[in-house]
Amino acid sequence: MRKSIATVCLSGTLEEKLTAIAAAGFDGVEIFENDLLASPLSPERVRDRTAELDLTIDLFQPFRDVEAVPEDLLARTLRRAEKKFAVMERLGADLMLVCSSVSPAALDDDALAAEQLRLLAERAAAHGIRIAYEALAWGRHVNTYDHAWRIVRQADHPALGTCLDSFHILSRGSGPKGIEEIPGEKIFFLQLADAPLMAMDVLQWSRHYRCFPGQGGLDVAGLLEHVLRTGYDGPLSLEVFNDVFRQGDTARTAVDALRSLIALEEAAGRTDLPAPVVPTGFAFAELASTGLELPALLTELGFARTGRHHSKPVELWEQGDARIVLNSGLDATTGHPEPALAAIGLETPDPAASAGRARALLAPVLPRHRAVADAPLDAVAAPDSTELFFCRTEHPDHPSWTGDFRACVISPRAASAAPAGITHIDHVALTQPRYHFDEASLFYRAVLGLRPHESLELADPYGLLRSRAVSGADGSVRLALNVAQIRPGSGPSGSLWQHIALHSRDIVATARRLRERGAPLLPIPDNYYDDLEARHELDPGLHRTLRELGLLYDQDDSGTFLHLYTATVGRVFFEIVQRIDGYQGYGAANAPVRLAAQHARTR
Ligand SMILES: O=C(O)c1ccc(O)c(O)c1
Ligand SMILES: [Mg+2]
Repeated sequence: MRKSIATVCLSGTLEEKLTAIAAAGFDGVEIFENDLLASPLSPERVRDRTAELDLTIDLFQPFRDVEAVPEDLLARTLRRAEKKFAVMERLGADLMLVCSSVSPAALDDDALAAEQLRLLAERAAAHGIRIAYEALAWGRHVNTYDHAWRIVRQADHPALGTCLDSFHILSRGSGPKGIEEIPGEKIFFLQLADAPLMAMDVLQWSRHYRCFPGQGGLDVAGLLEHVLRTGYDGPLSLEVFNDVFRQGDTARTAVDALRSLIALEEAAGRTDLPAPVVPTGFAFAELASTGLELPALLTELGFARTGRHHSKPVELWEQGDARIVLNSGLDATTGHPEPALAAIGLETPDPAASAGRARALLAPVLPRHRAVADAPLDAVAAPDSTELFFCRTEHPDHPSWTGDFRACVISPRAASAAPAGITHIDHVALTQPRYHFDEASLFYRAVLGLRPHESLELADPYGLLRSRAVSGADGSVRLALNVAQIRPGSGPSGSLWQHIALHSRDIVATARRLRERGAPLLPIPDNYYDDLEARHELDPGLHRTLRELGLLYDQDDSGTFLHLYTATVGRVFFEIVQRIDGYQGYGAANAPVRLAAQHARTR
């Protein structure tokens, strides 16, 4: 289906918006009138520019406060309309959106509304223009789509149809099934927006918090299915008012927007994209590191250096199925100035299919030569620029990245190198760029087929952190996405931290071993343990052990979670976790204590 976007969705001038919309690959635009009013470009120039960019102008909007006005105001409304029809002719736009009136002067009179809209349509038709009438969720008398449709039907003019807007329909909890009663040819336009579920005034919610479909909590795909059953074959058009997108990177937001429509079309069964290939585990985590700190920490954590790349300054460290790649050749090329997470290897049953899916969803594909290994590895850049490699580790049908490492002779440096019970990488926590949190959760859901979990707010001493996990259905791949709301430069580097969580089969034994080795672990304040005792009726022996070893505790409906943290090295720290009886979370309840302890150590 054709895909369009309203200029109001993006940051920048009209010219910048049109350029970004075309570059992302949209077919058309809704010109939001304010963008035109503020532009030095004449309507003719905008028409020519959109044509040059191979975009169509699918809608001009909004025209407000039209219907059901007292007779004495009608002439003024029509005069105003004629002026806008003239602008539309210069733009080459032939569809005008009229949104339901919010004016105190409007009368609660459907027959009058229909009569006046009919008159407006009559005038529009004389210019070759059609009118799409939309119910705003906060319209004075008309605020539901079915009411707007009744008026359109009553007006009965070929140049008058309705515009459906998923936000107005779903935000009010109107059942979208009734859409199927509208003939498809009378739905002149379809605007799509999602929004996070919030209890607030609907106008404020609409004007500040709309987001692209798949980024919020509304069932936009379900609504689209009802619309498509009517035979509607106009464009799918995004109309999102969002405070963050208004200040974001224009080109990038446009790509994010188009990705949301591609995924939405798929969810409504209207395309056959290559299916998502859900990753089945972590092949490795790659850290950029030149100093000795990370090798020392990995040794204390019980990792052994098992391989050296045959031609690059890259080492493989392993413990159980947890693999960490240390790359000391990255600084110059990628600008990682200190120990930082550079890449994640995701285990997938079909790396080429994973890459194909990623390409179809507009993920930035990376050149293959960047790979740690020489075995060809497909990779894409995640929204925070972490590189995601698609791997098939040591499988007979596929070249393995591990084949490029030569086995190291493991030094007999005695006890300190003995394993500490780590079995695999449990999850990786990535810090998202400030204005790209919604983009990130959609990216992981659409590109990798991971399931987003609830969005949480965590208190950091210096501000709030928003956090949302995404995971595969069986929990074998979990990513925690965090974004700091902290004012730049306030807290220490907390807004940049990333971490790798390692699973232990017996975290109490692991913690004891790490303490014996003098590993730099994060100290947890005593107050935390006093509170823990109040909140949970823990076995006194377990409670003592937690306090003694600095372990944190959480529980959910299915099980319990024990975890601890190392000190931070550069941007990176490690967490050791043990999930008991199917615990599904990430210890979010303990995040404020952890964050405060980390800030205390880095100040
Ligand atoms: O917020 C508004 O006023 C507004 C205007 C035009 C629309 O199409 C809409 O959905 C909302
Ligand atoms: Mg709308």
